[in-house]
Amino acid sequence: MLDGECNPDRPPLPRDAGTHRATSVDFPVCVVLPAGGTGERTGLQTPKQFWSFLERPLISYTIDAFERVSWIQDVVVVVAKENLDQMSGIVQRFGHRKVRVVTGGSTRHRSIYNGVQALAEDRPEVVIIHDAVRPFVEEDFLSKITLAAKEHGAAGAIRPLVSTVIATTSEGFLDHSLERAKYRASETPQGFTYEVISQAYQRSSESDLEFGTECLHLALQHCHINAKLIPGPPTLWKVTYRWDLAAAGSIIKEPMLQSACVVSGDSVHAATLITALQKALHMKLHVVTDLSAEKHTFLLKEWNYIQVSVDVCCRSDIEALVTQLEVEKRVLQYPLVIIWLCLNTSNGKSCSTTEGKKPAITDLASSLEHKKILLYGIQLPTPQDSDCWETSVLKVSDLISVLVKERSPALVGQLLQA
Ligand SMILES: Nc1ccn([C@@H]2O[C@H](COP(=O)(O)OP(=O)(O)OP(=O)(O)O)[C@@H](O)[C@H]2O)c(=O)n1
Ligand SMILES: O=C(CO)[C@H](O)[C@H](O)COP(=O)(O)O
Repeated sequence: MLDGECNPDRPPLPRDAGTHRATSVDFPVCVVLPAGGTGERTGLQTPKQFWSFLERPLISYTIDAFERVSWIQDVVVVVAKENLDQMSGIVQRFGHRKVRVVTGGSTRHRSIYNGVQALAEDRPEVVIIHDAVRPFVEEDFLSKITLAAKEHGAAGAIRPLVSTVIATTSEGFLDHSLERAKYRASETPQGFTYEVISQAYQRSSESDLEFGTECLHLALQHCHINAKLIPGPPTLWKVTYRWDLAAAGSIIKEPMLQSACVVSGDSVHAATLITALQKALHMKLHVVTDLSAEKHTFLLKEWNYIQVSVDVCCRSDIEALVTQLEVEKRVLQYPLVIIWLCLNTSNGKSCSTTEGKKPAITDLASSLEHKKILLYGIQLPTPQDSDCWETSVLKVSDLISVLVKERSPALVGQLLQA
């Protein structure tokens, strides 16, 4: 009998607090992501786990949250049979490298059980079970759940109740209300030693698998394991209704609006403009002369890029930036924004030299759209050539904020005037 394995004739010995308590995750950990549901409560045809934000399905964001954690080995994604091909396509398109896809069941428990069984041949020490529709999970909390599961056999995330729980009579009247302070909402991630969760499911009845919703209860009922409960952050909430999708989309987009990488070149005019924009914009600007230097590669994780050009026709500037983004495999995954700031001196040749009837940016933008790069242009005079420089800077700042936030396809390839 393996350590921690359940023996219904003899409940596991109380865990000796003196045993070695791991302080870091130095043992094998795998994840089971139940994603086999239909999302009926959203009222949408598309199951919510496949609902896209910036052309990327919700489940891909969740998987990404686990793939970023170095001590997690495998992520078993459990999807309905009819979604197997779609899920395999998502794994390939977004380069998910830790993922295995298995077929789900008619209920959440049956899906999770299938995922747990998929790990039987190469058993991890701990299995994390996490709803695929909870994309905002952080490594620190995963570590707490995992370490607690290893120490106690089971662990689960909890949140305070936001409504009082009441019991009703069969006629639909209030029978009694529960003392809210004594209860918590059970969330995920949850963690279990492999032995506990596999035994709990092996001992579950058909009724458990058909009607239950709580893995922690199965561990208690079938393995006499009282899960350690750990308060989690509000972002652990489960996307359930349509308005949850709107909230998730807003949280996903939020980091994209906060910063930009500015490629300035070595122009004095550009430096003057950038200094003014750093005061006007409510965004963090990472300014570099060019992105070729090794130390700047972290900036290629940015969602927004501002290329500043002065006078000369600078298509090559944009093409050089796109090449670097392609090397980093940033393109083809989600829309990145490049804003081409064209500063024109009175005696200079305009950056927006038209090629035929359309500004140069229009053709370039069309060639980038299939790469999921949204190219926008803003043209403005240099400080010396403008008696309304401050007004121009404020206009540029407003345009940048809107273009970054809205990522509107309608303005792609347009050369806006500031
Ligand atoms: N047969 C099922 C049912 C649900 N789930 C997954 O369990 C998680 C939590 O379940 P829930 O929020 O209830 O999802 P759905 O069942 O899809 O939602 P609904 O009840 O609104 O249909 C989701 O990631 C869902 O995909 C699953 O893997 N297999
Ligand atoms: O909170 C949970 C912890 O186990 C589950 O996510 C929840 O019970 C799933 O229920 P439903 O499928 O009805 O949304």
